[in-house]
Amino acid sequence: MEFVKGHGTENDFVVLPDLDDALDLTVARVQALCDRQRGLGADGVLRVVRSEGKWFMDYRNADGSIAEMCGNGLRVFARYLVDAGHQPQGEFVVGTRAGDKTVTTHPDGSVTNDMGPARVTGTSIAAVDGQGIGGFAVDVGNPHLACVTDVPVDGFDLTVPPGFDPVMFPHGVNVELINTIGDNALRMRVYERGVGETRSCGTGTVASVASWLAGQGRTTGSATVDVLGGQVFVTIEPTTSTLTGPAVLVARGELDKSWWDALA
Ligand SMILES: N[C@@H](CCC[C@H](N)C(=O)O)C(=O)O
Repeated sequence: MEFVKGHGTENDFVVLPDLDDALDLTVARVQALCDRQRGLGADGVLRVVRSEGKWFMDYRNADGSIAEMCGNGLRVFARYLVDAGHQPQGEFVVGTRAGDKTVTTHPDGSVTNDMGPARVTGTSIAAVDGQGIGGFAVDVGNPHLACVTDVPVDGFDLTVPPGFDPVMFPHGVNVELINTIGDNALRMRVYERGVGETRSCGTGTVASVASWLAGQGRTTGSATVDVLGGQVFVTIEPTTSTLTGPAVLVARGELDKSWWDALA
């Protein structure tokens, strides 16, 4: 069984081409693939399915849970389709659990995703390192609590999961901590639902810019977002948002059949 390994700003994924939708991708298999000691190591799995002539990104978190959307994963997914010769360079549509997304691959390897609306749905508090930090709840297809703070984000301990309001986020939440570092320039760290701290989260960067704008009473604007693994560019409009950043394929190979079968 073929696999490809890739990353978007160091948020890394195992890509599993499964065009005929035949793989039994169990929780145990996802956990083993993503394990950095006993597997390939990744923050998540992107299963590539073609159903009725349409592409579908089946995204799984490293703990085996299913999430609605993954912004960095979508860029890697698009780059894989072009690299494999399944799509010409340029604009095409990928289905996700959060709806159809238009992606545009660029010759320099970067990809722009139309992410759809980033909906600010309320305010809440994240408990991080013994501190309560206020932020906005933002729905980017998946749930985020994006907290702009004056406390330098590099100082937080994110080895421990942040606390959050389970009534407001009954299905869990991705928590972003954000500093303003310049004109239209943010720095973000993230604790991802189903993964832990990652070096980037695409939907998280969109939520961060939406939250930063909401704090200024704005619904439109653009910003660069520096993450541990690089930089992306986000634009927020009232009815949609875009995310542009790198997508890198680093390896391809074959999974060992006996290893895979033993995990069923
Ligand atoms: N890394 C992703 C987000 C993946 C899903 C998230 N952990 C969740 O459970 O919602 C991204 O780049 O957006």
